[in-house]
Amino acid sequence: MTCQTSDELQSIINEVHSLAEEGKVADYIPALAKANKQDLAVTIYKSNNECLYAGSYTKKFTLQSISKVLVLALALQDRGIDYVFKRVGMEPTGDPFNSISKLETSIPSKPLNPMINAGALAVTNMIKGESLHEKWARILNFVQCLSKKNLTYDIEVANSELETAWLNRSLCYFMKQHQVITGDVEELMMLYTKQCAIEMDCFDLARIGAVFALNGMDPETGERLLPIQIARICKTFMVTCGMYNASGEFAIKVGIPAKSGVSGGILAVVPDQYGIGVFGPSLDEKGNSIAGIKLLEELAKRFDFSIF
Ligand SMILES: NC(=O)CC[C@H](N)C(=O)O
Repeated sequence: MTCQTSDELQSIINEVHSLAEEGKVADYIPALAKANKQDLAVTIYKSNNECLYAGSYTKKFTLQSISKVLVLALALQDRGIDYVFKRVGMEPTGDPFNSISKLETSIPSKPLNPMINAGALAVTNMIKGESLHEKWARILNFVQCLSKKNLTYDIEVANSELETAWLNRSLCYFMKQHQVITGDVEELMMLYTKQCAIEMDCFDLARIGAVFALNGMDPETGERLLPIQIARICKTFMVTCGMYNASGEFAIKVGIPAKSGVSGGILAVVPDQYGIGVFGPSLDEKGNSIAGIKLLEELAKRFDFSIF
C-alpha cells in the first residue's frame, strides 16, 4: 500500500501548527522530554485501502496510553467480557489519567475504566502467558497483527518510565491489596512500560484505526482480526474516556472515537470510513496533543466526521 501526500492535509497542518508553541512535551517520563515540540503529522487510512499523509509523518513515537485500548482488546479476547469487567469498570472518571483518588472511594474497589492508568495496569495484568516473556510476546504480536508491521519498543523510554513510575507502582500495590490484580508488581510494571514504549509512526496508527473503523476487519485483506463486539467496546471507551478528562469536550468538538498518549500520538477512528493517526508531542495541560486536537477539529469540520 502506498500512501500519498495531501496538500489539503498539509494546509490544515499549516493552519494549526503555531499552537504547538503553547504546549509542552511530557517530561515526567524523562526520555520523552527529548521530543521535538514542533513535530506535527497526520495520516488518514481509508477503508478502501487508500492513504493520505502530511507533516513529519516518518517520525516514530511510543504509544504510551494508546496501548491501553489495544491491550484491552487482547485481554477481552483472552479472558472474555465478564472476567474483564468484574475487575475494571466502564465509567469515565473526570480525573487525570494517573489519579489514585477514585480507587479508594469506589465501591467495590476497582478502577473505574480501562483507559486510566489504574484500569490499564489491571488489564495488562490479565494478559495470558506462562511468563513475562510470553505475555510480552503476545502483546507485541497482537499489535503487529493489527498494524501488519514488524514493530519494536523503545528500550530507553521503557526503562526511563520503569525507573520513575512511582505513582503507577502505588496504583498497583493498592489494587493488589484489594485483589484487583495478582502476581508480582515489578513484573507487571515491566510489561506495562514495554507496551507503552511500542514504537510506530502515524501510518501504522492510522492502519490500526482502520481496523477499528471496520469493526475488526483488516482493511487490506478483509480478514477478521477482532470480534465485532470487542471492536465496539474499544471504540465506545475511546469516545467516553479516550482523551482523559477532556473526552467530553473532544466528543463535542470532534465527535469520533479517539485515544491519545503522552508522547503526542492520537489514534482516531471515523466508523466505517477512516483510521487516523496523528502525532504532535506538544501537549496541553491535560496531556493531549495540543495541535493534534485542533487538527482533528478542523478535519472533523471540513469532512463532517462527527458520529453524533
Ligand atoms: N497518558 C499516558 O499516555 C500515560 C502513559 C504512561 N506510560 C503512564 O503510565 O504514565
